[in-house]
This record gives sequence, structure tokens and C-alpha cells, in this order.
Amino acid sequence: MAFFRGLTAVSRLRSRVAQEASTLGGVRWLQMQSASDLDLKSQLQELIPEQQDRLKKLKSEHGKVQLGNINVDMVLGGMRGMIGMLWETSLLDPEEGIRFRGLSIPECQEVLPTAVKGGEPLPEGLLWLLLTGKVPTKEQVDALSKELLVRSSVPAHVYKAIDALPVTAHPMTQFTTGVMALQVESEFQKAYDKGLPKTKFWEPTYEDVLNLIARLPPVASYVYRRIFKDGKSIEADNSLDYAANFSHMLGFDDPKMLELMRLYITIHTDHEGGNVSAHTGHLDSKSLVSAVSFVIHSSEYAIAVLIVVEVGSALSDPYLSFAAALNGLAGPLHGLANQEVLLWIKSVIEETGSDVTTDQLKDYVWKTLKSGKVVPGFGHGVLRKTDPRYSCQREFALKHLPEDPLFQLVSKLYEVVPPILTELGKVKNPWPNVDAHSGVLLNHFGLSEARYYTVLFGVSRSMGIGSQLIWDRALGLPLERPKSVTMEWLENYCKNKAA
Ligand SMILES: CC(=O)SCCNC(=O)CCNC(=O)[C@H](O)C(C)(C)COP(=O)(O)OP(=O)(O)OC[C@H]1O[C@@H](n2cnc3c(N)ncnc32)[C@H](O)[C@@H]1OP(=O)(O)O
Ligand SMILES: O=C([O-])CC(=O)C(=O)O
Repeated sequence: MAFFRGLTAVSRLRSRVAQEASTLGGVRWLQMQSASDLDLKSQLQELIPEQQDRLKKLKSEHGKVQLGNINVDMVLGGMRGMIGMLWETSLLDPEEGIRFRGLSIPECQEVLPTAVKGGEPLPEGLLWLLLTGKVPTKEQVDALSKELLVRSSVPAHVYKAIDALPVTAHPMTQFTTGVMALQVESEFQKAYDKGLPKTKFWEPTYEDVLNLIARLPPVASYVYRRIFKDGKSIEADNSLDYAANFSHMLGFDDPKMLELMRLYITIHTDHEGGNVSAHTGHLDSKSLVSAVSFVIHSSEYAIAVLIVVEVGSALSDPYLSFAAALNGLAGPLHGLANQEVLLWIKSVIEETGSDVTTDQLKDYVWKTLKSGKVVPGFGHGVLRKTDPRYSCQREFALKHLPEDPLFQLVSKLYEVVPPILTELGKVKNPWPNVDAHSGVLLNHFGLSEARYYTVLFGVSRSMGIGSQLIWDRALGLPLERPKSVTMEWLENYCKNKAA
């Protein structure tokens, strides 16, 4: 499998598609693609043996090669910089940001199929790329859109489980509850119970992941309409692609909003494996935590959970893993930051009025810091430059909503916040991250309920976490179980080392 790097890779890709197209007669080639060319699972079936051999070779030839030293700071500092996990779908560079299977965000915007000419990439295309490492044709993307649509029906008990919660429950609580309720349909769990051999684990995992991704938009929009629109839900429009249909079910049909949703879902999918949500999903056994927390909310649902717990800690299915991931995403230092940013921006305006001056903004940032809070949307655990996900959202705003007052405030914050964070002397990255920008874009098109934003993030992240989970099973990756130590152990170790 080719993993493409840099712009040269993009041109290589382009010429490969062009070559094949001309050999077989241009557009006709596209029409002549066989059913298996258009079927994602068949594509994976071909790729998996190759990758299994690759991993085997890596292990046998280079298994003992050292990847660096672990020091005490790393152990005490949240494992920053420690390489400890295989994650095939994306890789994060501190300076240039995320690459999905080797392609940067601008490169994805250039080569992935779009719904409108020159528009934003279709997230189905990114899903195909994450899973196969290959840039799909428009026909492949359309086939995947249809496949997701076919898989998208949600059993009634899911909505009942959500309805068991008070309408005031946080949207993420309601959303995760819906995901947990979907779990009762897990193909993986059924196959595992029947004694499916390990070599075939990836197949029901694939079914679960695709079903999960397909069913998240109806569940997520149900939560939105339940909380903010008096429970009046909107039917899916089967003529639309994944992101557009999601936007439609939420109640937003402006063509620019559909484009925003395509961009939003594309860029939030994956951020290599060490971020809180991806790592939690990968770790699997953490799912038990979310399973148990659910029992508190709904007795109807608790029955499902108790069945799951029997297999959960050994090999959790994609629903359990993803629910665990969502619980991590719901933390304010991670995915909840996009909610926090808009609320914070609105609080600035509340305090200073809409014509906020640079000095007023500086004062407000200092006030936030002095009250012991972080400035949401700035800083990062890995990145050391402006997040390219921020930059592409800024490009979108410059193109579609340059006059929006909140966008202008976000632009002002870009100038004001980094020098202040730098002045603190401890912040490793003073630049904005993805969450600094998304809220004002959504708000512009009428999706102004900030508390809901992390649900959108969750829908998108299912594509990254789900894709890697399929590969985890295909490659037979083992249970993750790093070693922990006590302070006493570290003190003794360091004393002995010094002696
Ligand atoms: C999708 C995402 O998850 S992107 C991140 C979304 N989160 C946010 O935007 C919240 C604001 N940002 C932050 O809290 C942090 O920058 C994080 C959590 C993203 C990264 O944390 P770390 O890797 O620990 O960052 P870093 O090493 O720079 O932290 C050093 C110090 O600077 C502080 N710091 C970092 N960013 C900020 C910030 N935006 N505002 C105030 N202080 C900050 C940290 O709290 C830490 O302080 P401490 O030593 O007193 O505990
Ligand atoms: O990479 C991280 O730690 C956080 C982040 O930006 C993401 O998960 O999207």
C-alpha cells in the first residue's frame, strides 16, 4: 500500500489516476470500475494481508531497535514525546500539523472528491483515505455515501434510552448514551460470542464501525432537536451526502453551511493516536468506565450494559470503545474546548460590548488567566505552530463570512493572545488550535448552541478512531498495558543510578 507524502506525492497520485484513466478510456474507465473497486470492504480485504506481512517483517527484522530514552519528566509529564503506540491512519508533526495517510489538510482539499466544484472535501473521501491509504475516485466516494445511507437506520430503543435522560443533560451525555444504546446491535460482540477466530476479527469490526459512523448523524441530530428545537426532528434527505444530510437533519440547509459541515467533519476526524479521545478508544478496556457510568442514568439501558461487561475488558467492540472515546472528548482541555471558546468569546462581548478594543481584549485575557483559567482554543500538547485546522477554517471564513463580527474578534484574538501566553513563560505553544475557530463559523450559520459543538466533533472523530480500530483488529495488535511505577520506585531508581 502506498502512503503518500508531500506535494510530490499528490502529483504522483494525480498522474497515476490520469494514466489509468487514459489507458482505459478516461471517463469510461471510471464507469467500468468493477463492483469490488467501489466496495470499501473488498478494497480492505486486498490490503490487509500485505500489511500483516509488513508488520511481521518490521517485528522480526527491527523489533529490538531503540526508539529513544524515557526520562522521569516524561513519566511525570503525561508521557509527552514518548513513542508508545502504532497508529496508521494519521501522523502529527509539531510544526506542520496533521497528515492523513501522508496528506496534509491543503493536499486533502486539493485531491479529495467534493460535492461542488472547487468546494470542500467530502468526509466519505477522507474515510476511504484513512482506511485504505488511497485517494478515492468520486465514484468510490458516492458508493460509500450510499453504503452509509443504507446502514443508517437507528433502532427505536436508542431514542428511548436518550429520552430517559432529562432534556437538560449535557448534549455529550445524551449523545454517548445513544452510542451505548446502539451497542446492543454489535456484530463483533455476536461473532465473538460464537467463537469467531482472531484472524477474522476485523470483519465484524468493519461492520460495526461502518454502522456506527452511519448512525451517528441521526442520533446526534435527534439530541440537538430534542434539546434545542422542542423535539421536532427532521427526516433524512437520501439524496444528500453524509455531512450535508447531517446538517439537513440538524435543520441547516444553507449551501454554505453544507460546505462548512463537510469541512468540519473532514478535519476533525483524526489526530494521530495519543490524543485523549483516540487513545481512550484504542485502549478499549476503558469502555467499562463509560458502561458503568451509564447504569446511573437509565435502568432500561443498564440491561444492555451488563451483558456487554462480560466481554468488555478483554476486547471491547467499536461501540464501547467509541463511547469511551467520547467521554474523553467531553473534557474541557480536549474536545469540549470548542464549546468553551464560543462561550468565552460571548462573555468578552457581554462584558465589553461588541466594539471591543485591543486593550480591552488584552485585559480580558489577563483577567481569565489571573482567575486560574486557561484561554480556550490556544495551546496544544504536541503542536508548536498554528494548527492547520485553524488555518483552513480561517480561509473558509475569509471566503464566506469576512464581515462576521465574531470572526473579526477571532482574528483579533490571533494577534492578542499568543504574546500574552508567551509572556507567561511556561506555555509551550501560544498559538491557536482547531477549537479557536470552529464555533464562530457554526454560529454564523445559525448553529449557535455552543454546548452542542463537541457532539459534532464526536461524529467526525468516529471516522478516525473507527478506521484505526479496524486496522488494530486486522493487524492483531495486542492489549495495551504500559508499566506504571510509584514515586518511591522512581526515587529509589534515581538514587541507585546516581550511586
Ligand atoms: C482538539 C483539542 O484537544 S485541541 C486542545 C483544546 N484545548 C484547549 O484549547 C484548552 C486550552 N489549552 C490548554 O489547556 C493546553 O494548551 C493543552 C491542554 C491543550 C495542552 O496542555 P499541555 O501539553 O500541558 O501544554 P503546555 O505544556 O504548554 O502547558 C504548560 C503550562 O502552560 C499552561 N497553558 C497551556 N496552554 C494554556 C492556555 N491556553 N491558557 C493558559 N495556560 C495555558 C498549562 O496549563 C501549563 O500550566 P501549569 O504548568 O501551571 O500546569
Ligand atoms: O492531538 C491532541 O492532543 C488534541 C487534538 O488536537 C485532537 O485530538 O484533535
